[in-house]
Amino acid sequence: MHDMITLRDLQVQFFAPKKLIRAVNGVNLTVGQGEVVALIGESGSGKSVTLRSIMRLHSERSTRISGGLEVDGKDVLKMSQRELAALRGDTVAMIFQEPLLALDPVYTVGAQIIEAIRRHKKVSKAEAHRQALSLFQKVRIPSPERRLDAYPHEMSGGMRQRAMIALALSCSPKVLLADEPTTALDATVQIQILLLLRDLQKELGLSIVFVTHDIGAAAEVADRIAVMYAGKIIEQGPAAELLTRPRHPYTLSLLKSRSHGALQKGQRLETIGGAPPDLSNLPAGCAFAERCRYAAAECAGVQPREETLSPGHVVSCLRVHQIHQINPVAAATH
Ligand SMILES: Nc1ncnc2c1ncn2[C@@H]1O[C@H](COP(=O)(O)OP(=O)(O)OP(=O)(O)O)[C@@H](O)[C@H]1O
Repeated sequence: MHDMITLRDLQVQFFAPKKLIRAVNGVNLTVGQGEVVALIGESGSGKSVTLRSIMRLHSERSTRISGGLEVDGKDVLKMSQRELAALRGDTVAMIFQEPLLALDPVYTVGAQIIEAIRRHKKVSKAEAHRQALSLFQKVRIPSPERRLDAYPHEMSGGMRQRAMIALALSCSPKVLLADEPTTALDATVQIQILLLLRDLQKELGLSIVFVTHDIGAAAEVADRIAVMYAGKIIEQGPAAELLTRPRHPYTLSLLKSRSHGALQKGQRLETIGGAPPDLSNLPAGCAFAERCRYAAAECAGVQPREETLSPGHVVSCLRVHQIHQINPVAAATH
């Protein structure tokens, strides 16, 4: 299995009037072939900005990106506009929370998928239609032939999300990026879409990175979970390990509302007292220190480094070993 995505000390900064917004501050993440990784964390922690960086979707004029960013072994930061178009068209596809933003209201969904297929592959209209039908079957849209002729507004939220996934798959991508793909849907539809993503990953060998606020969603489909805070991944690890043996105080707080072992589907992150730091004026030390009940004097002045605790389980916390002693795992889930 080789890595499909490699982010090394990724930094993304936005130029705003009289300030620099440090939205992503040294993210290290690899996503293997066929792997599903969930990015979780509070609003504003840099999840979407990280995801969009992978396709270099930020405006070149108002954004500075640095560090290492490779997709399928190619350096995305060095790509020409032409290479970027190929990356976005052939290798990586993205789906959003709101399919209506991706689907054109004046064309039927079938026409849009057929057009996308023909843009990527030199096939006849009849062949593109056949492939569009097959994609609709793949994303389990009932009566697919009839639904190809529907306009986006004629579909339910769940069906529209499936149609957008079909559109994303029309270029046979290797990587699927999903920005809160189920947040706007009701609970039962959310689970169906997540299971669909999991099945598509298995069937097509896709690598998937998805952003969510929902720990239940992460637990449902992710192989690995990365927790973001103030533009950094403060803890990442295999999903089962991170959910049962979280080690960073922020992850502990996020999981605190979880009941004994069993994770509630659709459960949202608990609110943590205080507010995240101002991204244009980040503290010298740990960005979570102000809100952390375990913080010591050193935390305010020293940036924690990433430490690998077990294979794939990486944490950035100066006090991780002390916390482990005073707060055994069980305390995290009660
Ligand atoms: N184009 C931009 N210009 C300036 N600031 C931006 C821009 N895009 C994002 N930001 C800021 O970067 C920070 C991180 O935003 P991001 O959307 O990644 O957060 P998030 O973790 O995905 O949150 P949410 O869960 O609410 O989507 C926020 O403070 C946001 O306001």
